[in-house]
Amino acid sequence: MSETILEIDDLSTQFFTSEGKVNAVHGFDLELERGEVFGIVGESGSGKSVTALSLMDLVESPGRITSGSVGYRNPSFAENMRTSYPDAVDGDLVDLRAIPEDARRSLRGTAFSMIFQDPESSFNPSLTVGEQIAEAVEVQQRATAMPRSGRAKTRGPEYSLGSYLMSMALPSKRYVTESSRARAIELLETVGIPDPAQRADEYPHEYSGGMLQRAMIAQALASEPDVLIADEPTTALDVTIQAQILDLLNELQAETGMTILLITHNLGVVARMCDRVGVMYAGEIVERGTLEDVFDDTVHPYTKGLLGSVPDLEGTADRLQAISGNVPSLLDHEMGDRCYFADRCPKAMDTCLEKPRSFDVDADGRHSVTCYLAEENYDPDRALEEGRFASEGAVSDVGGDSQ
Ligand SMILES: Nc1ncnc2c1ncn2[C@@H]1O[C@H](COP(=O)(O)OP(=O)(O)OP(=O)(O)O)[C@@H](O)[C@H]1O
Ligand code: NI
Repeated sequence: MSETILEIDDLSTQFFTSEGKVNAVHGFDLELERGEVFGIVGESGSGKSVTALSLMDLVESPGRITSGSVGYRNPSFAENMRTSYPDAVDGDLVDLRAIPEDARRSLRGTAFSMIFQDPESSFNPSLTVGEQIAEAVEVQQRATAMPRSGRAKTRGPEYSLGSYLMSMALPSKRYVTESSRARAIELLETVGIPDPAQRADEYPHEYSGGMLQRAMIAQALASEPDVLIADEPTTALDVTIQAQILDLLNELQAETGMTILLITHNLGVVARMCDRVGVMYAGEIVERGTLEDVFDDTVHPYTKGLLGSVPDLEGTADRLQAISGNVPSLLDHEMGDRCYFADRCPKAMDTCLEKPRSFDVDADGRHSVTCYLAEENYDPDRALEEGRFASEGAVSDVGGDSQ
């Protein structure tokens, strides 16, 4: 019935800094099913955004994906890749890490779209909103007109030097075609922008935050993505607008059947939007499952900590309660082999000095958790002594040259 659209296996992304290697994302596994909304939740610094950037191949120096595969299921793309890159293709699944960069990037804005917390970052201030959405429409149209090839020619004749110079001279007349403009207006209407024809001709700074967020969703939808990655798409907005935008995303998802990977630190948002959720800590997913599995049948003490004492998950209030202690240093040489949460965990035991693998909680492997408590009960007699990790307590901004 359901099929996986993304199969991410053992993905790691590191930043090579002067202090050392930073393991921002680390042995990350995830299978996304077509049409589901999967939430990733975790504290600040847990690697959520770097995961999203890694999937979009947008990690910048000093960062780099250092291992793993990102399988994308798409029969026509697989067909196109099969001849030139047979090793990258397995049935309908293409390992995006095993094909050349230009082929991989041709999927951006066509098969994959991303929306960010901060819509200003995805709009050019000197072009109207309508032009920019129309341009996204054009990218999609070119991609479908010309099969996604290994050597994607992303620039059609409209983007000759001449038309580029024209666009510089006449920045408000950059619509490539009348039909892409019409589609842009239609998309603005879809995301609930009043007077869309008029608003299309306005510049980003003429939009309110909520309206620009909607416009960014319109821009992402212009590419008719298979997979939409939304990184904190509503965090900057007030609660009422947040709810409207999330409902809008839900409606659009139901209409288009797209798959959404939704990144948030807000458990209310997860409860409202997602089918499944992965809880991220120190660059890894430590617990995953359906909302019921993770929220009602919680195993990992970190998930419990995130859930705090608030049993009611309705509403959009930020429910991440502070968990005492600090997020661990992600510097490779400071990480060690233990469970990375052990120093903050109220149930840490002697076994936790050895890193747990991922355990299945239920028979069908739907609910899994990287914690020994999946297999054994907490035994206070085996608790780690208080202050066990005191010497390594300092996080990188405090820790100087003391070990
Ligand atoms: N440019 C960079 N250079 C070095 N380290 C980086 C860089 N960008 C990210 N990191 C590291 O990656 C870790 C994960 O960052 P990321 O932005 O993915 O966290 P996040 O879960 O999205 O947090 P937030 O909720 O605050 O957005 C950070 O803690 C940091 O150590
Ligand atoms: Ni982030």
